[in-house]
Amino acid sequence: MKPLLDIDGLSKHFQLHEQQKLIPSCSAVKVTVYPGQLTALTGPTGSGKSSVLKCIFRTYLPSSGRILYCDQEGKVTDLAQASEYRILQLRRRDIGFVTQFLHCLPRKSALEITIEPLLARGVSLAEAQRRGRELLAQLRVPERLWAVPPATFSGGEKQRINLARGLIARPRLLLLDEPTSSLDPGTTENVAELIDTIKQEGVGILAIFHHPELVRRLADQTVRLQASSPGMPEPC
Ligand SMILES: Nc1ncnc2c1ncn2[C@@H]1O[C@H](COP(=O)(O)OP(=O)(O)OP(=O)(O)O)[C@@H](O)[C@H]1O
Repeated sequence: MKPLLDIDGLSKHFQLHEQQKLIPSCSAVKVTVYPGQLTALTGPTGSGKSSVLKCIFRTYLPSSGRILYCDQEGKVTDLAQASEYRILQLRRRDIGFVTQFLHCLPRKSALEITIEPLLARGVSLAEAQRRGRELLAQLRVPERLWAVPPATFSGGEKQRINLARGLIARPRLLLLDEPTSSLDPGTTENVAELIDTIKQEGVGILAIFHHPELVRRLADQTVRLQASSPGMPEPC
């Protein structure tokens, strides 16, 4: 099977010009993600796990290495080198990123925030709302909150809106950065079931999990990063 994502030699460092310091983040990372499979990124705090996801989504510009993404037509793009236009196109159509935190816009309800990615892909408002309600119910977001802007929601409620927004449009490649860190065990179980479902639908996932048991349960492959040293694939 051809990988959806093939990362080799990825490194990122930050140059703090004022203090004339170089902060290493991740170094010589090698990762593959296949359709319908989940690769888990593990490693100690500060080893650069989040930075790897941000380099793929191009929130960070990699310092070196290649990040090859294969789209539906078989066209390969190096995300480390691609134009801003191509990155925006892939973010809209192909690549989803669920971070720990929801950046919510004022006056937009939880349901409106959830369905935005579907509307951007041309799905009708009625159909998007139907799918949005179904997903929010699946993620145990109480119905009384659906019409309310999430600014005042609890951490766990915000995290579920963030997940709903990230999962609703079924990207081909999904990046998950500790998506269950604020959730109770029951809701974490719901999220695990949802992740299993989207794997079966063929979505390729690269994930950082707060709970090691989620790695054991969901990962097809684990890549452990060492602080500023190469990341190597490990058997599960
Ligand atoms: N924008 C930034 N500017 C400067 N340094 C940064 C930036 N982002 C990350 N770093 C540094 O890069 C290193 C790796 O950070 P990163 O958040 O990727 O690690 P992590 O493995 O995800 O950590 P954790 O498990 O604690 O979330 C850290 O030393 C961090 O301080």
